[in-house]
Amino acid sequence: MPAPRFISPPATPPPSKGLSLATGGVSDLETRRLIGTTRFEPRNDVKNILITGGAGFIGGWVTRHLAVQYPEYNIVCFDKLDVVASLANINCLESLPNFHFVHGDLMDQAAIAKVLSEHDIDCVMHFAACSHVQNSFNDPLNFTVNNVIGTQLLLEAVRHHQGSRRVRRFIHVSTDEVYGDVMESACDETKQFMPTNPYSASKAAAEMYVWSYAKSFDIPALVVRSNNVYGPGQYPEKIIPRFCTLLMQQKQLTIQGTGMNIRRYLYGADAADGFDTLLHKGVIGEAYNIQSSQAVTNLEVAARTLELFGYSPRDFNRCLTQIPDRPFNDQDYWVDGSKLAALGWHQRVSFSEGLETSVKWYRENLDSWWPEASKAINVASTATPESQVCGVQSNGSGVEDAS
Ligand SMILES: C[C@H]1O[C@H](OP(=O)(O)OP(=O)(O)OC[C@H]2O[C@@H](n3ccc(=O)[nH]c3=O)[C@H](O)[C@@H]2O)[C@H](O)[C@@H](O)C1=O
Repeated sequence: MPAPRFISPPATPPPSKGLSLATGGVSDLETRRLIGTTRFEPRNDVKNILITGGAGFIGGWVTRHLAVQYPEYNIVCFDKLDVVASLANINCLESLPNFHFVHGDLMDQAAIAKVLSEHDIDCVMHFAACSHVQNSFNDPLNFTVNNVIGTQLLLEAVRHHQGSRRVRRFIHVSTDEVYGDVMESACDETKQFMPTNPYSASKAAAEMYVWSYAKSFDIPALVVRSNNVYGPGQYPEKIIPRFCTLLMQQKQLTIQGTGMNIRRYLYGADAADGFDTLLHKGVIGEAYNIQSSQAVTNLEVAARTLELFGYSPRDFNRCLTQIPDRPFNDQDYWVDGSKLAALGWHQRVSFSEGLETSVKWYRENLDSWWPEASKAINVASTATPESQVCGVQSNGSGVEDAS
Protein backbone atom coordinates (compact mmCIF):
# COMPACT_ATOMS: atom_id res chain seq x y z
CA MET A 1 0.00 0.00 0.00
CA PRO A 2 1.60 3.32 -1.03
CA ALA A 3 2.06 5.94 1.66
CA PRO A 4 -0.84 8.41 1.73
CA ARG A 5 -0.24 11.79 0.25
CA PHE A 6 -0.64 14.47 2.88
CA ILE A 7 -0.54 17.85 1.27
CA SER A 8 0.10 21.15 2.93
CA PRO A 9 -2.74 23.44 3.95
CA PRO A 10 -3.98 25.72 1.16
CA ALA A 11 -1.83 28.74 0.40
CA THR A 12 -4.73 31.04 1.20
CA PRO A 13 -6.06 29.98 4.58
CA PRO A 14 -9.76 30.36 5.24
CA PRO A 15 -10.57 33.79 6.65
CA SER A 16 -9.96 34.02 10.35
CA LYS A 17 -11.23 37.54 10.79
CA GLY A 18 -14.41 37.58 12.74
CA LEU A 19 -14.05 34.07 14.14
CA SER A 20 -15.89 34.36 17.37
CA LEU A 21 -17.73 32.42 19.95
CA ALA A 22 -20.97 33.37 21.54
CA THR A 23 -19.08 33.09 24.77
CA GLY A 24 -16.54 35.75 24.05
CA GLY A 25 -14.30 35.23 21.06
CA VAL A 26 -11.66 32.80 19.96
CA SER A 27 -8.62 33.40 17.84
CA ASP A 28 -7.85 31.42 14.73
CA LEU A 29 -5.02 29.81 16.66
CA GLU A 30 -7.42 28.59 19.29
CA THR A 31 -9.76 27.25 16.63
CA ARG A 32 -6.86 25.35 15.14
CA ARG A 33 -6.29 23.56 18.45
CA LEU A 34 -9.82 22.22 18.11
CA ILE A 35 -9.28 20.54 14.75
CA GLY A 36 -7.17 17.65 13.49
CA THR A 37 -3.95 17.85 11.50
CA THR A 38 -4.48 16.02 8.21
CA ARG A 39 -5.31 17.41 4.82
CA PHE A 40 -5.61 15.30 1.66
CA GLU A 41 -6.07 16.13 -1.98
CA PRO A 42 -9.75 17.16 -2.10
CA ARG A 43 -12.01 14.65 -3.83
CA ASN A 44 -13.31 15.46 -7.29
CA ASP A 45 -16.66 13.78 -6.63
CA VAL A 46 -17.41 15.67 -3.41
CA LYS A 47 -18.31 19.31 -3.03
CA ASN A 48 -21.15 19.67 -0.50
CA ILE A 49 -20.89 17.62 2.69
CA LEU A 50 -23.80 17.16 5.07
CA ILE A 51 -22.75 16.40 8.66
CA THR A 52 -25.63 15.22 10.84
CA GLY A 53 -25.00 15.85 14.52
CA GLY A 54 -22.31 18.37 13.61
CA ALA A 55 -22.87 20.45 16.75
CA GLY A 56 -22.29 17.41 18.92
CA PHE A 57 -18.95 16.22 20.22
CA ILE A 58 -17.34 13.96 17.58
CA GLY A 59 -19.42 15.57 14.83
CA GLY A 60 -18.21 18.96 16.07
CA TRP A 61 -14.54 17.96 15.79
CA VAL A 62 -15.10 16.71 12.25
CA THR A 63 -17.19 19.76 11.25
CA ARG A 64 -14.51 22.19 12.48
CA HIS A 65 -11.73 20.15 10.93
CA LEU A 66 -13.30 19.88 7.47
CA ALA A 67 -14.57 23.48 7.38
CA VAL A 68 -11.15 24.89 8.31
CA GLN A 69 -8.89 22.46 6.42
CA TYR A 70 -10.96 22.28 3.23
CA PRO A 71 -12.22 25.65 1.98
CA GLU A 72 -12.94 23.74 -1.28
CA TYR A 73 -15.86 21.91 0.37
CA ASN A 74 -19.13 23.36 1.62
CA ILE A 75 -19.83 21.96 5.07
CA VAL A 76 -23.48 21.82 6.06
CA CYS A 77 -24.07 21.01 9.71
CA PHE A 78 -27.56 19.61 10.43
CA ASP A 79 -28.30 19.34 14.14
CA LYS A 80 -31.37 19.34 16.35
CA LEU A 81 -29.36 20.88 19.21
CA ASP A 82 -30.44 18.60 21.99
CA VAL A 83 -28.87 18.92 25.41
CA VAL A 84 -25.57 17.21 24.61
CA ALA A 85 -24.88 19.38 21.57
CA SER A 86 -23.69 22.96 21.79
CA LEU A 87 -23.59 25.78 19.29
CA ALA A 88 -20.35 26.72 21.03
CA ASN A 89 -18.80 23.67 19.33
CA ILE A 90 -19.24 25.29 15.92
CA ASN A 91 -19.74 29.02 16.48
CA CYS A 92 -16.09 29.63 15.70
CA LEU A 93 -16.92 28.73 12.09
CA GLU A 94 -19.74 31.19 11.64
CA SER A 95 -17.85 33.63 9.43
CA LEU A 96 -16.41 30.97 7.12
CA PRO A 97 -18.09 31.19 3.70
CA ASN A 98 -17.98 27.40 3.32
CA PHE A 99 -19.84 26.70 6.58
CA HIS A 100 -23.63 26.49 6.94
CA PHE A 101 -25.72 25.53 9.92
CA VAL A 102 -29.23 24.09 9.61
CA HIS A 103 -31.27 23.51 12.75
CA GLY A 104 -33.29 20.36 12.14
CA ASP A 105 -34.27 16.91 13.30
CA LEU A 106 -33.81 13.66 11.39
CA MET A 107 -37.37 12.75 12.36
CA ASP A 108 -38.56 15.59 10.12
CA GLN A 109 -38.47 13.99 6.68
CA ALA A 110 -39.29 17.22 4.88
CA ALA A 111 -36.45 19.06 6.63
CA ILE A 112 -33.85 16.47 5.70
CA ALA A 113 -35.06 16.27 2.08
CA LYS A 114 -34.89 20.05 1.92
CA VAL A 115 -31.34 20.29 3.21
CA LEU A 116 -30.18 17.61 0.77
CA SER A 117 -31.67 19.36 -2.23
CA GLU A 118 -31.09 23.00 -1.23
CA HIS A 119 -27.39 22.39 -0.61
CA ASP A 120 -27.03 19.88 -3.44
CA ILE A 121 -25.46 17.42 -1.03
CA ASP A 122 -23.12 14.84 -2.55
CA CYS A 123 -21.60 13.42 0.63
CA VAL A 124 -23.20 12.55 3.99
CA MET A 125 -21.40 11.94 7.29
CA HIS A 126 -23.93 10.64 9.78
CA PHE A 127 -22.96 11.38 13.40
CA ALA A 128 -26.37 12.25 14.88
CA ALA A 129 -27.29 9.72 17.56
CA CYS A 130 -28.17 9.20 21.19
CA SER A 131 -24.74 8.09 22.38
CA HIS A 132 -24.74 7.62 26.13
CA VAL A 133 -24.82 3.97 27.19
CA GLN A 134 -25.94 4.82 30.73
CA ASN A 135 -29.07 6.57 29.44
CA SER A 136 -29.94 3.65 27.18
CA PHE A 137 -30.68 1.45 30.20
CA ASN A 138 -33.34 3.89 31.37
CA ASP A 139 -34.94 4.69 28.03
CA PRO A 140 -34.06 2.03 25.44
CA LEU A 141 -36.87 2.91 23.04
CA ASN A 142 -35.58 6.45 22.67
CA PHE A 143 -32.34 4.95 21.36
CA THR A 144 -34.20 2.81 18.84
CA VAL A 145 -36.20 5.80 17.62
CA ASN A 146 -33.26 8.18 17.26
CA ASN A 147 -30.53 5.80 16.20
CA VAL A 148 -32.36 3.19 14.13
CA ILE A 149 -35.36 5.03 12.73
CA GLY A 150 -33.38 8.27 12.50
CA THR A 151 -30.78 6.47 10.37
CA GLN A 152 -33.41 4.84 8.20
CA LEU A 153 -35.18 8.16 7.60
CA LEU A 154 -31.87 9.67 6.54
CA LEU A 155 -31.21 6.72 4.22
CA GLU A 156 -34.69 7.14 2.74
CA ALA A 157 -34.03 10.81 2.06
CA VAL A 158 -30.65 9.97 0.48
CA ARG A 159 -32.26 7.25 -1.61
CA HIS A 160 -34.78 9.70 -3.02
CA HIS A 161 -32.14 12.37 -3.45
CA GLN A 162 -30.17 9.75 -5.37
CA GLY A 163 -32.14 10.24 -8.62
CA SER A 164 -29.00 11.44 -10.38
CA ARG A 165 -26.79 9.45 -7.98
CA ARG A 166 -25.97 12.64 -6.21
CA VAL A 167 -24.67 11.20 -2.96
CA ARG A 168 -21.27 9.72 -3.77
CA ARG A 169 -20.22 8.86 -0.23
CA PHE A 170 -22.32 7.99 2.81
CA ILE A 171 -20.10 7.71 5.87
CA HIS A 172 -21.97 6.08 8.70
CA VAL A 173 -20.66 6.56 12.21
CA SER A 174 -21.04 3.34 14.16
CA THR A 175 -19.13 2.28 17.28
CA ASP A 176 -16.76 -0.40 18.59
CA GLU A 177 -19.59 -1.33 20.96
CA VAL A 178 -21.39 -3.28 18.22
CA TYR A 179 -18.85 -6.10 18.81
CA GLY A 180 -19.69 -6.35 22.51
CA ASP A 181 -16.94 -7.35 24.93
CA VAL A 182 -13.60 -7.93 23.17
CA MET A 183 -10.97 -8.99 25.70
CA GLU A 184 -8.80 -11.90 24.56
CA SER A 185 -7.27 -10.46 21.41
CA ALA A 186 -7.87 -7.57 19.05
CA CYS A 187 -10.79 -8.08 16.67
CA ASP A 188 -10.89 -6.91 13.09
CA GLU A 189 -13.95 -5.60 11.26
CA THR A 190 -15.23 -9.09 10.41
CA LYS A 191 -16.10 -10.01 13.99
CA GLN A 192 -19.70 -10.98 14.62
CA PHE A 193 -21.84 -8.31 16.32
CA MET A 194 -22.71 -9.12 19.94
CA PRO A 195 -24.12 -5.87 21.40
CA THR A 196 -24.70 -5.99 25.15
CA ASN A 197 -26.72 -2.84 25.88
CA PRO A 198 -29.62 -1.01 24.22
CA TYR A 199 -27.31 1.73 22.88
CA SER A 200 -24.97 -0.71 21.12
CA ALA A 201 -27.93 -2.76 19.89
CA SER A 202 -29.41 0.37 18.30
CA LYS A 203 -26.08 1.17 16.62
CA ALA A 204 -25.78 -2.43 15.37
CA ALA A 205 -29.32 -2.27 13.99
CA ALA A 206 -28.65 1.08 12.33
CA GLU A 207 -25.60 -0.43 10.63
CA MET A 208 -27.73 -3.26 9.28
CA TYR A 209 -30.01 -0.70 7.64
CA VAL A 210 -27.00 1.06 6.13
CA TRP A 211 -25.62 -2.16 4.64
CA SER A 212 -29.03 -3.23 3.39
CA TYR A 213 -29.67 0.14 1.70
CA ALA A 214 -26.20 -0.07 0.17
CA LYS A 215 -27.21 -3.37 -1.47
CA SER A 216 -30.85 -2.62 -2.27
CA PHE A 217 -30.56 1.00 -3.35
CA ASP A 218 -26.91 1.38 -4.29
CA ILE A 219 -26.13 3.83 -1.48
CA PRO A 220 -22.32 4.21 -1.53
CA ALA A 221 -21.76 3.58 2.18
CA LEU A 222 -18.78 2.97 4.37
CA VAL A 223 -18.89 2.47 8.14
CA VAL A 224 -16.62 3.67 10.96
CA ARG A 225 -16.34 1.94 14.36
CA SER A 226 -14.23 3.96 16.75
CA ASN A 227 -12.88 3.42 20.25
CA ASN A 228 -13.91 5.96 22.94
CA VAL A 229 -13.30 9.56 21.86
CA TYR A 230 -12.64 12.32 24.45
CA GLY A 231 -11.51 15.93 24.54
CA PRO A 232 -12.86 19.49 24.57
CA GLY A 233 -16.53 19.84 23.67
CA GLN A 234 -17.84 16.57 25.10
CA TYR A 235 -20.97 16.85 27.21
CA PRO A 236 -20.18 16.05 30.86
CA GLU A 237 -21.97 12.72 30.98
CA LYS A 238 -19.06 10.64 29.60
CA ILE A 239 -16.43 9.62 32.13
CA ILE A 240 -13.68 12.19 31.47
CA PRO A 241 -15.76 15.40 31.32
CA ARG A 242 -17.92 14.02 34.12
CA PHE A 243 -14.89 13.52 36.36
CA CYS A 244 -13.65 17.04 35.53
CA THR A 245 -17.06 18.48 36.37
CA LEU A 246 -17.30 16.54 39.63
CA LEU A 247 -13.89 17.78 40.74
CA MET A 248 -14.75 21.34 39.79
CA GLN A 249 -17.73 20.95 42.11
CA GLN A 250 -15.50 19.38 44.78
CA LYS A 251 -17.40 16.12 44.60
CA GLN A 252 -16.09 12.59 44.72
CA LEU A 253 -15.45 10.68 41.53
CA THR A 254 -18.02 7.94 41.01
CA ILE A 255 -16.55 4.56 40.14
CA GLN A 256 -19.10 2.18 38.64
CA GLY A 257 -18.43 -1.36 39.90
CA THR A 258 -14.80 -2.38 40.38
CA GLY A 259 -13.29 0.37 38.24
CA MET A 260 -11.27 -2.27 36.38
CA ASN A 261 -13.13 -2.02 33.08
CA ILE A 262 -10.84 -0.93 30.28
CA ARG A 263 -11.53 1.74 27.68
CA ARG A 264 -9.23 2.83 24.84
CA TYR A 265 -9.15 6.58 24.42
CA LEU A 266 -8.75 8.64 21.31
CA TYR A 267 -8.36 12.40 21.44
CA GLY A 268 -10.87 14.39 19.32
CA ALA A 269 -8.19 15.65 16.91
CA ASP A 270 -7.08 12.08 16.18
CA ALA A 271 -10.68 11.05 15.59
CA ALA A 272 -11.11 14.03 13.20
CA ASP A 273 -8.02 12.83 11.30
CA GLY A 274 -9.49 9.33 11.15
CA PHE A 275 -12.74 10.55 9.61
CA ASP A 276 -10.80 12.82 7.23
CA THR A 277 -8.71 9.82 6.13
CA LEU A 278 -11.82 7.75 5.51
CA LEU A 279 -13.58 10.57 3.66
CA HIS A 280 -10.64 10.74 1.27
CA LYS A 281 -9.20 7.22 1.23
CA GLY A 282 -11.85 4.89 2.60
CA VAL A 283 -13.28 2.28 0.24
CA ILE A 284 -17.04 2.18 -0.28
CA GLY A 285 -18.55 -1.04 1.06
CA GLU A 286 -15.95 -1.41 3.81
CA ALA A 287 -16.06 -0.97 7.58
CA TYR A 288 -13.11 0.51 9.48
CA ASN A 289 -12.16 0.38 13.15
CA ILE A 290 -10.42 3.40 14.67
CA GLN A 291 -8.16 1.94 17.31
CA SER A 292 -6.47 3.73 20.17
CA SER A 293 -3.28 2.30 21.63
CA GLN A 294 -4.03 3.96 24.98
CA ALA A 295 -5.88 1.39 27.11
CA VAL A 296 -6.68 2.48 30.66
CA THR A 297 -8.97 1.29 33.44
CA ASN A 298 -11.63 3.59 34.84
CA LEU A 299 -9.63 3.77 38.09
CA GLU A 300 -6.60 4.97 36.13
CA VAL A 301 -8.73 7.65 34.46
CA ALA A 302 -9.81 8.75 37.94
CA ALA A 303 -6.25 8.76 39.32
CA ARG A 304 -4.79 10.69 36.41
CA THR A 305 -7.59 13.26 36.50
CA LEU A 306 -7.13 13.73 40.25
CA GLU A 307 -3.42 14.24 39.68
CA LEU A 308 -4.09 16.92 37.07
CA PHE A 309 -6.39 18.64 39.55
CA GLY A 310 -3.50 18.75 41.98
CA TYR A 311 -4.30 15.89 44.33
CA SER A 312 -1.55 13.66 45.64
CA PRO A 313 -1.87 9.84 45.53
CA ARG A 314 -2.45 9.62 49.30
CA ASP A 315 -5.70 11.55 48.79
CA PHE A 316 -7.05 9.38 45.99
CA ASN A 317 -9.11 6.93 48.04
CA ARG A 318 -10.95 9.72 49.80
CA CYS A 319 -11.77 11.30 46.46
CA LEU A 320 -13.42 8.18 45.03
CA THR A 321 -16.77 6.63 45.74
CA GLN A 322 -17.83 3.25 44.46
CA ILE A 323 -21.35 3.16 43.03
CA PRO A 324 -23.40 0.28 41.59
CA ASP A 325 -22.19 -0.94 38.24
CA ARG A 326 -24.19 -0.76 35.03
CA PRO A 327 -26.52 -3.71 34.45
CA PHE A 328 -23.81 -4.91 32.09
CA ASN A 329 -20.50 -3.12 31.60
CA ASP A 330 -18.32 -4.35 28.74
CA GLN A 331 -14.83 -5.13 30.02
CA ASP A 332 -12.96 -3.94 26.93
CA TYR A 333 -13.31 -3.04 23.24
CA TRP A 334 -9.99 -4.24 21.90
CA VAL A 335 -10.28 -3.56 18.19
CA ASP A 336 -7.65 -3.96 15.50
CA GLY A 337 -7.20 -0.74 13.55
CA SER A 338 -4.68 -1.94 10.99
CA LYS A 339 -7.08 -1.46 8.07
CA LEU A 340 -7.29 2.28 8.75
CA ALA A 341 -3.57 2.44 9.58
CA ALA A 342 -2.89 1.06 6.09
CA LEU A 343 -4.53 4.22 4.73
CA GLY A 344 -1.98 6.30 6.63
CA TRP A 345 -3.83 7.26 9.80
CA HIS A 346 -2.06 7.08 13.12
CA GLN A 347 -2.76 8.29 16.62
CA ARG A 348 -0.76 11.41 17.42
CA VAL A 349 -1.98 12.50 20.85
CA SER A 350 -1.01 10.44 23.90
CA PHE A 351 -3.54 9.96 26.66
CA SER A 352 -1.40 12.02 29.06
CA GLU A 353 -1.26 14.97 26.69
CA GLY A 354 -4.93 14.75 25.65
CA LEU A 355 -6.13 14.42 29.23
CA GLU A 356 -4.07 17.39 30.37
CA THR A 357 -5.46 19.52 27.53
CA SER A 358 -8.99 18.34 28.30
CA VAL A 359 -8.75 19.08 32.02
CA LYS A 360 -7.47 22.58 31.29
CA TRP A 361 -10.21 23.12 28.71
CA TYR A 362 -13.01 22.00 31.05
CA ARG A 363 -11.75 24.22 33.85
CA GLU A 364 -11.79 27.20 31.52
CA ASN A 365 -14.86 26.49 29.37
CA LEU A 366 -17.37 24.21 31.05
CA ASP A 367 -19.62 26.98 32.33
CA SER A 368 -19.81 28.82 29.04
CA TRP A 369 -20.39 25.64 26.99
CA TRP A 370 -22.99 24.11 29.30
CA PRO A 371 -24.14 26.47 32.05
CA GLU A 372 -26.46 23.71 33.29
CA ALA A 373 -23.73 21.08 33.49
CA SER A 374 -24.30 20.31 37.14
CA LYS A 375 -27.67 18.87 36.14
CA ALA A 376 -25.91 16.50 33.75
CA ILE A 377 -24.00 15.12 36.67
CA ASN A 378 -27.22 14.22 38.41
CA VAL A 379 -28.92 12.80 35.34
CA ALA A 380 -25.95 10.73 34.27
CA SER A 381 -25.86 8.36 37.15
CA THR A 382 -28.21 6.97 39.69
CA ALA A 383 -27.78 6.25 43.38
CA THR A 384 -24.63 8.23 43.96
CA PRO A 385 -23.66 9.89 47.22
CA GLU A 386 -22.52 12.86 45.22
CA SER A 387 -23.54 15.38 47.75
CA GLN A 388 -20.46 14.32 49.69
CA VAL A 389 -17.62 16.69 49.16
CA CYS A 390 -14.19 15.56 48.22
CA GLY A 391 -12.82 16.57 51.60
CA VAL A 392 -9.12 16.66 51.01
CA GLN A 393 -6.45 19.31 50.83
CA SER A 394 -5.36 19.86 47.32
CA ASN A 395 -1.92 21.18 46.52
CA GLY A 396 -3.44 24.49 45.57
CA SER A 397 -3.65 23.95 41.85
CA GLY A 398 -7.35 24.40 41.55
CA VAL A 399 -9.62 22.43 43.84
CA GLU A 400 -10.52 24.33 46.95
CA ASP A 401 -10.04 22.77 50.35
CA ALA A 402 -13.50 21.47 51.13
CA SER A 403 -13.00 20.87 54.83
C1 LIG B 1 -17.23 3.86 22.04
C2 LIG B 1 -18.31 4.21 23.00
O1 LIG B 1 -17.76 5.03 24.00
C3 LIG B 1 -18.66 5.55 24.97
O2 LIG B 1 -19.28 4.53 25.75
P1 LIG B 1 -18.80 4.12 27.23
O3 LIG B 1 -19.92 3.50 27.95
O4 LIG B 1 -17.53 3.33 27.13
O5 LIG B 1 -18.42 5.57 27.84
P2 LIG B 1 -18.64 6.22 29.28
O6 LIG B 1 -17.75 7.40 29.35
O7 LIG B 1 -20.07 6.40 29.60
O8 LIG B 1 -18.09 5.09 30.27
C4 LIG B 1 -16.76 4.63 30.23
C5 LIG B 1 -16.47 3.77 31.43
O9 LIG B 1 -16.47 4.61 32.56
C6 LIG B 1 -17.28 4.08 33.60
N1 LIG B 1 -17.82 5.21 34.41
C7 LIG B 1 -18.49 6.22 33.80
C8 LIG B 1 -18.97 7.28 34.56
C9 LIG B 1 -18.76 7.31 35.94
O10 LIG B 1 -19.16 8.24 36.65
N2 LIG B 1 -18.06 6.29 36.50
C10 LIG B 1 -17.59 5.24 35.78
O11 LIG B 1 -16.98 4.32 36.36
C11 LIG B 1 -18.33 3.25 32.87
O12 LIG B 1 -18.85 2.23 33.69
C12 LIG B 1 -17.54 2.71 31.69
O13 LIG B 1 -16.92 1.49 32.05
C13 LIG B 1 -19.70 6.35 24.24
O14 LIG B 1 -20.65 6.84 25.17
C14 LIG B 1 -20.44 5.57 23.22
O15 LIG B 1 -21.22 6.43 22.45
C15 LIG B 1 -19.52 4.76 22.39
O16 LIG B 1 -19.85 4.46 21.25
